[in-house]
Amino acid sequence: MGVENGQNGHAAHGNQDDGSDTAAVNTRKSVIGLIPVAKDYAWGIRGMDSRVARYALESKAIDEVDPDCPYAELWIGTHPKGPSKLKTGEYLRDAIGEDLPFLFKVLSAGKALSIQAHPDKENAKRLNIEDPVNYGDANHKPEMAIALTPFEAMCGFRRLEEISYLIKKHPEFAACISEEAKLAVFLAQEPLAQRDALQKLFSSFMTCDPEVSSHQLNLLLIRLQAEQSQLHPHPHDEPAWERKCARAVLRLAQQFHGDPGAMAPLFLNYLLIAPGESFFMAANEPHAYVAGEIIECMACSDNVVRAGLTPKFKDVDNLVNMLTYSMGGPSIDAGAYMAESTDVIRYTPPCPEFEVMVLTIEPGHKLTYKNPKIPAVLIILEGSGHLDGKLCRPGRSYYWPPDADDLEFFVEQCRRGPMKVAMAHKNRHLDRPTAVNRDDFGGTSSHRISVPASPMPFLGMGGGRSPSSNYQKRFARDFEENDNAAIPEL
Ligand SMILES: O=P(O)(O)OC[C@H]1O[C@@H](O)[C@@H](O)[C@@H](O)[C@@H]1O
Repeated sequence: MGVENGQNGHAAHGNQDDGSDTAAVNTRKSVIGLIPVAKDYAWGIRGMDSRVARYALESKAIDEVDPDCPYAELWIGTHPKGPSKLKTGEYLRDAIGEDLPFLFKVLSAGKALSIQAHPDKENAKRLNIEDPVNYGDANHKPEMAIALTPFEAMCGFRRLEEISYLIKKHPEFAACISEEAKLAVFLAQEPLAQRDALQKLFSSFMTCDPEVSSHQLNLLLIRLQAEQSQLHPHPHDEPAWERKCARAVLRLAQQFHGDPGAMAPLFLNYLLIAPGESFFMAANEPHAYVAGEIIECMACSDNVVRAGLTPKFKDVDNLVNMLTYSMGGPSIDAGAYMAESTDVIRYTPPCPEFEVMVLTIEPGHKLTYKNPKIPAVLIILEGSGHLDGKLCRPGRSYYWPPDADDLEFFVEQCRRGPMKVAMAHKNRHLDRPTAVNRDDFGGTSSHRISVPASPMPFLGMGGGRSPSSNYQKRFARDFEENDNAAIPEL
């Protein structure tokens, strides 16, 4: 049994506000305040608009927020490029005695991240030997994202039928792909032939003569802009997903002038993930996050193989060679309630290194969470309350030693909203994942298209469901009509 909850509970201990161990004032062994590491990358959100900046300030990872700095990632873990420290001054790694198998992050994306994939273990070892400067880790990096705001992301290849349709629809895109690759795409029927065709297409697009691709990108942008501004209005019956796709190309091109990677929405699924929903990116699957804020957990590695939409190091050859070329987006997973309590949702990926729990403590409620007896880290996502008597605020993070006591959360009745806490530790439910590994054809597609398509079985398990379900419909209108629609948070 992991949790006990109840109403009108009382904080068991004194109200310290320093995030430090409570040993001095009571005999309970509790969490220890933790100082994460903040990273600024070009795609981050600037200044206090960035959750990463706000959390970093609260957790003392930074002393002040620079309004011009793009705060992108907050790292909680033992990775050597961003090792967390405890408030006692000790490194987290030294306190645990070994590395955590996972890295826990918060991401604030104001513009698109690179078109990328993370290597599997075999590729990671090879890349680390061949190019240790750009690939510092010999470990794989499967990752799971949980949206804190509506989150836009390109994940996985579109189905070949869709790509073939988009090649015919956009001659400028077609001009960046070799005749041989196009023929393969148009003719492929069987799964293996489809994968082969997809590899040909991706490789051909990525290695297209830059003069040709930037000229074609310009032509495409001129045409799409004219259609947007109604000079050449699109047909009335043009499906919403096609308009969304065109808008995404225009937006990416604005962010990365002259980069043909802006055409990525024509071959990658473009998804909108609702707050509280998650998706799992297995190794060797292409993706590019576009905008929004997430928590992310991954195996402890920082290896990214990139091909475009980035000022960072690109490695097209390795990316082309390592992808699985399976098709369809990842399944979207709403997590699963822990059997004991609806106050705790677990997000469990199909990899042993990590899982994430999101706890919600309503005003006037308390929640006791049993120590999982393995090293765990926590971050307060929103709301204020008490953790073993310590006052908690959004952004504070903690290490929970395996030999500490159970944790007692309490939120006073007078608070206006619940306190939400995210916790990561090694995967204890590997046999019952809520997220699925997309290891074959049959993932979901970002939409249904009106061209003949093969059946698209949905591989969801646990709380998984198709991205075309409820929330997609709920948010689609805002998303369509106003890219800057007010963003509800988790
Ligand atoms: O290489 P860039 O574009 O900065 O993106 C790097 C980031 O990509 C995301 O998909 C995640 O994997 C993050 O953990 C990673 O740090």
